[in-house]
Amino acid sequence: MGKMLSAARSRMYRAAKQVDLHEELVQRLDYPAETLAVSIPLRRDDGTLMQLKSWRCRYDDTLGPSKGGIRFHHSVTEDEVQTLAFLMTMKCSLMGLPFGGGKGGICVDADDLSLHEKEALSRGWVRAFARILGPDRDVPAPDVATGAREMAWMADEFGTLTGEMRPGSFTGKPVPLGGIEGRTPATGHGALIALEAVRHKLGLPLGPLKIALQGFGNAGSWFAKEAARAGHKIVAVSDSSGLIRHGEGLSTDALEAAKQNGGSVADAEQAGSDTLKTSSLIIEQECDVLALAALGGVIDGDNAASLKCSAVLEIANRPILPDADEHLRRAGIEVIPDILANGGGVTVSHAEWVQNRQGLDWSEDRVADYLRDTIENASAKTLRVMDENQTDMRTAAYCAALIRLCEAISARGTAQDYQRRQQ
Ligand SMILES: NC(=O)C1=CN([C@@H]2O[C@H](COP(=O)(O)OP(=O)(O)OC[C@H]3O[C@@H](n4cnc5c(N)ncnc54)[C@H](O)[C@@H]3O)[C@@H](O)[C@H]2O)C=CC1
Ligand SMILES: O=C(O)CCC(=O)C(=O)O
Repeated sequence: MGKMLSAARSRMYRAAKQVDLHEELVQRLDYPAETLAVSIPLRRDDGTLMQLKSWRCRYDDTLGPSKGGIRFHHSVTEDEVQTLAFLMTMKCSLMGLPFGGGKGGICVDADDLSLHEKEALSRGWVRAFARILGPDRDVPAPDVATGAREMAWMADEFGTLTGEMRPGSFTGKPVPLGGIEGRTPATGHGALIALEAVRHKLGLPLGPLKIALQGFGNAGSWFAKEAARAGHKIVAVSDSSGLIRHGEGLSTDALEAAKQNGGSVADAEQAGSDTLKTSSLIIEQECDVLALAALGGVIDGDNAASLKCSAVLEIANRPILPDADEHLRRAGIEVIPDILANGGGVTVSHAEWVQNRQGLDWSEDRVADYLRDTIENASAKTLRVMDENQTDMRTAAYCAALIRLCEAISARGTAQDYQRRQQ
């Protein structure tokens, strides 16, 4: 087993002990149910051929078809895909959705691909993995460097291959192709709902919060817009190329304009702001809330001591590694964990999947209500377990997710239980 998955599982076992779950039930979640690895050929625009490593992991499907995004990034490994699929299993359970956990990825530098190459790769990925996909089996969605455009190509390719147009095979599609209003902003919006729902537990000041944000892609930019609209101040933002700060709050319009011009957030034009070249310094900015919305593994045991915030909001998946947990606990920095903070994306994906199966469109208001209710319920459940067990928020979120999963695992029964019952 890879190191990342092993580290992620340590948090699951910590939680299982806390609520005294039977070890045999939790053991069912030790390894992924299925991981397919495929080498995908890509003919580039200049005529050269590339072979790209890619994976899809269906970690667990006890609660329903496996669900989770696909990322295109040069750092993707099998261990990471399995770890992210494990997190999806916990997240879907905590959110109360009828889904198991899955994840996919291609090890590729997405910035280096032309539009035509991206389309060829998206379609190639579907041809390689079609045998394990489908609305009742495994349902992909967007993740890092993929979005509605990639989902459109993928859903189209899957329909052509299977001879059936089943829009519920992928979520995060464009609205004219069966997508749902509100999926693109859902992760960022859900993160703000989670923050508001638990903020009284974090020792934060009343009123507007000072927020430093890492990552200004899909999840980060929508979070920033929603947070600014709610009156909070985005005092620093970084992306992979730079960092920009303003004590009174950055203009999200200026940040967006800089990104749309193909630049970095650090190119945003706002009087009174200053910039830093080293984007990793974002974690050292003084703020109430440090929101992490880029990649995994940003905070570890070595740099945890440099944080100058009261709380961390994990919009990205696994931005804090387990070896940082104890440092943050001792420093009194509470973490709103990824499986709660970024659950808005998969929640609205669920609404899209239901809409596709019903053949009836959901209104924007209905989607917004469903998102708010789901995140608030998951937050309330987490806070309840936190109080009952006097534990931290991440462990409480894992406990709540595991209780639901283990009830289902137990209800389904295992071969051994069956044999015992026969005797
Ligand atoms: N898109 C979605 O619906 C969901 C995304 N997430 C998670 O949120 C995170 C971000 O995903 P997306 O916004 O979709 O990806 P994206 O590709 O739209 O944006 C990623 C952002 O991270 C920035 N970035 C990359 N390396 C960086 C670095 N070293 N320092 C600062 N910024 C850096 C990029 O410049 C970009 O702004 C990922 O961890 C993803 O798994 C979680 C749930 C759902
Ligand atoms: O929308 C989805 O199905 C999954 C989103 C995702 O990959 C995530 O929550 O990490």
